[in-house]
Amino acid sequence: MQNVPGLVVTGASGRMGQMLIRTIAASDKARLVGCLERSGHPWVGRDVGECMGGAALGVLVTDDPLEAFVQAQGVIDFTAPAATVEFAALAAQARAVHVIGTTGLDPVQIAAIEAAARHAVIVRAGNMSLGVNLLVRLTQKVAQALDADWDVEVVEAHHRMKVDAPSGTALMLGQAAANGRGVTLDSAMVSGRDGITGARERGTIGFSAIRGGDVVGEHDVIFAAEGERIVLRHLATDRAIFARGALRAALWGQDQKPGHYDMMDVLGI
Ligand SMILES: NC(=O)C1=CN([C@@H]2O[C@H](COP(=O)(O)OP(=O)(O)OC[C@H]3O[C@@H](n4cnc5c(N)ncnc54)[C@H](O)[C@@H]3O)[C@@H](O)[C@H]2O)C=CC1
Ligand SMILES: O=C(O)C1=N[C@H](C(=O)O)C[C@H](O)C1
Repeated sequence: MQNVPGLVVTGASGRMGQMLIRTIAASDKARLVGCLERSGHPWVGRDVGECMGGAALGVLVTDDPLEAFVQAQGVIDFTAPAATVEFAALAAQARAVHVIGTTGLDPVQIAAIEAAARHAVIVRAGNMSLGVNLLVRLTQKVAQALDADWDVEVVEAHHRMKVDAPSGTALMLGQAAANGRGVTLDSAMVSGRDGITGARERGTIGFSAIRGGDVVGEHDVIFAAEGERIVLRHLATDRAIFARGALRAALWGQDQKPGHYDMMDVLGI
């Protein structure tokens, strides 16, 4: 196991952090060498396996990112935008592949990540599952084949704890529809309708978000015309799909040149 890449998981106690730790611990293609949490978090200084209610994994949770990253070949990061920007600079300094699943990044934060990617491999995607990335390709093809008589709406549902909207996946799907149409998403996007909105403007791409319960993640891309509708749908029922994709990205990244990549690059689709 010593010759497989060593990986650090940031946000170790989070929904995705714990799923990633289990996925890496069960894999023979990588080993867990570090776990990171916020300063002051009750898990800091304790064995991560025991924190998760299982057997010790021999990895203590730290709140010092650079100390963790320098002993790793990869960092898998599903945390929060400000933390991810900080980790991108530090992972680049440590020459570790940085896999970013964090969503809700603004354009300034994305520019900071792009700057870090001049010195290191970064793989970033709003959704790491194979199914969603295939759906992105399908959405682009369908949008390319249809004209603006077909209204495009992206509808997403997530658990009650999700803090950003539209979801990263919804934005990937909206971007794919805009690419297929040959327009920019910025010019076409309409989100959060409320009140007397007026009739729908031709050519726009609408976004709606539902939040409730424990929904892992559901996305519909609706193409609606006179007398017919096409609905492309992805339903996530297990966060393991995102963790498997992220692990795959961290392994793929080991052989790449510095740059800012996405899951399409990893999957070759
Ligand atoms: N790209 C993808 O495939 C997926 C992306 N996500 C995204 O991943 C992110 C996390 O999602 P969840 O795990 O559900 O959230 P969560 O809230 O359960 O976990 C986030 C974790 O990050 C930790 N954290 C925040 N700031 C930190 C810092 N400075 N240092 C260390 N740890 C820090 C928090 O303490 C928490 O444990 C969200 O942006 C979500 O949208 C979630 C699932 C799939
Ligand atoms: O926060 C989540 O849970 C998820 N976030 C990602 C997103 O914003 O699309 C991916 C997945 O849908 C779960």
